[in-house]
Formats: sequence, C-alpha cells, structure tokens
Amino acid sequence: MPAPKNHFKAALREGRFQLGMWVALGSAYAAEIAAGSGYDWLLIDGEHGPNDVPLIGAQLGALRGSVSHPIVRPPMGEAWLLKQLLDLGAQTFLIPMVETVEQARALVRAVRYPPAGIRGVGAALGRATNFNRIPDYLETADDEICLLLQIESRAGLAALDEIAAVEGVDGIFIGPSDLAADMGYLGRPSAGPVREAISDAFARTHAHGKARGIMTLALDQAHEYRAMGADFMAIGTDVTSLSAALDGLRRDFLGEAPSSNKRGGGY
Ligand SMILES: O=C(O)C(=O)C[C@H](O)[C@@H](O)CO
Repeated sequence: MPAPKNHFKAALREGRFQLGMWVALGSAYAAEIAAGSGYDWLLIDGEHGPNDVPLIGAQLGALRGSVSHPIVRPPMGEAWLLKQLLDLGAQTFLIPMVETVEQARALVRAVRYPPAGIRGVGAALGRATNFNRIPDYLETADDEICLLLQIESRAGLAALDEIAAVEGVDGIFIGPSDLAADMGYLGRPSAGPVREAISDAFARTHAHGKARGIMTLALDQAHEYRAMGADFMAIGTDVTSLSAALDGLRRDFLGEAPSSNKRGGGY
C-alpha cells in the first residue's frame, strides 16, 4: 500500500486549474466548514494565521476525505519544521519568502528522504503513514510531495529562472502583497508595475514547465490573474469573508453606511 496519492499535484501536472481558499482562522471546525464549499485546495496558513503544528494537524484531520486538498504554509521554510509537518501528513507545501536557488535546493532536500534528501525517518509515529499502517510509505512518499515556492520580492524575481529550474520544485507562487511592498507599492498589489512583474514572472515560470500560483481578495483581479495564466489561485480567506459577512449583516439590518462598521477599540 503506497503513500496517499497527491491529487492536487497530479492536477497541476495535467494542466487542470485549481481554485483555492486561504484558511487562517486557526480552527479545525472552520476548516471543515470551508471544505464543504468545494474548493480544490485550502491553504492552512502558518505564516500569518495562528496555526502551530498541533493545530495544523487538527485541520489536516478535519479535511481528510474532503474534495479540498490541504496545502500547508509554514512561517518559514525550515527543514526541522517541514519534517514535523511531513510526518503529520502534509503533502503539499507553500514556502514563503524564497529568494535564492540555494534556498530552493535546500527545500527540495528537506522534503525528500535520503539519498535525494535529508528528511528524517520517523513517519511511523504520524498521520503520514496512518500511524504505521502504510508499509511501503518510505519508498513512495517522495513522489507524492508537492513543493510550491513563494517569490514575493525583487530579489526573488531576479532569481526566479534559477529557482524554477530546480528539479523538485513543482510550482512558483507569486505573493502580490509582499511583492508590492518590496517594490514600493505597499498595500497596492494592483499597481501597474506590480501587475507587469507578475505577468512576467508567470511567463518565465511557465517556460520552465512549472505551475503558476497566486492569491487575491478581489474577483476582478482574480479574473486578470487567470487570464495571465494562473494554474492555482486562491480567491479569498476565511477571516476576511467572516468579518465582511458579520459587518454587512449588522449594517444592512440597521441601515447604516459601510464606514459605520469600523468600530475602534475593543480588541
Ligand atoms: O504576499 C502575499 O500576498 C501573500 O503571500 C498572501 C498573503 O500572505 C495572504 O496572507 C493574504 O493576504
């Protein structure tokens, strides 16, 4: 019996667009609610969401068997943390702030067993093997790991071709908010120069045969990114969707103007 098949990785390889959603509420319950919406993937955010290893594990469990493939984003791409997340059963990773080919090569090695990599052997203790119930996990695990690297700075853009060419990197995700900030357009990911940089990054990524990823909270921007060639894209987050819905209900019932929801203090 082999390691679980990574259907998200297979879809990217077959050129099938994958629609996703950010999950940052830090709740297995909320993740399970999101899974019911039918997104192809859900990003469990450990970089900007309050998601530690145990909580990520609970969310992986909540998503087991759903149509939504879990992608885990650690705070940073550290081998010791990836080892824990791999044994926890995560098979697809989105690694933030990648800027060099050396980082990319080290990340590939971190998610692979020897001799191709440095992943420690201990999955018998974790969800990854269904708690030591997958006898040939060690031989089959590497092929089902999907490694997505975030390029979200000018330095990352400069190294993109080297990074995308690394065997074992499955996709490049452009972080529009951080890229905009680094380019001098803080809070303005839709600024012209940022959109041009994203379009160029997508073209170069595709030229290397790698998947193009991105996320946005604006549907008009989502359609533009899709037209640019996005292969996997998130179109919102659980956090912003919840706050907007709760604010809107109160405002609409009371007939208040949108600005009235910006209530200061109290948190
Ligand atoms: O730079 C970006 O944009 C991202 O990496 C996505 C954000 O981190 C995500 O939290 C949405 O704001």
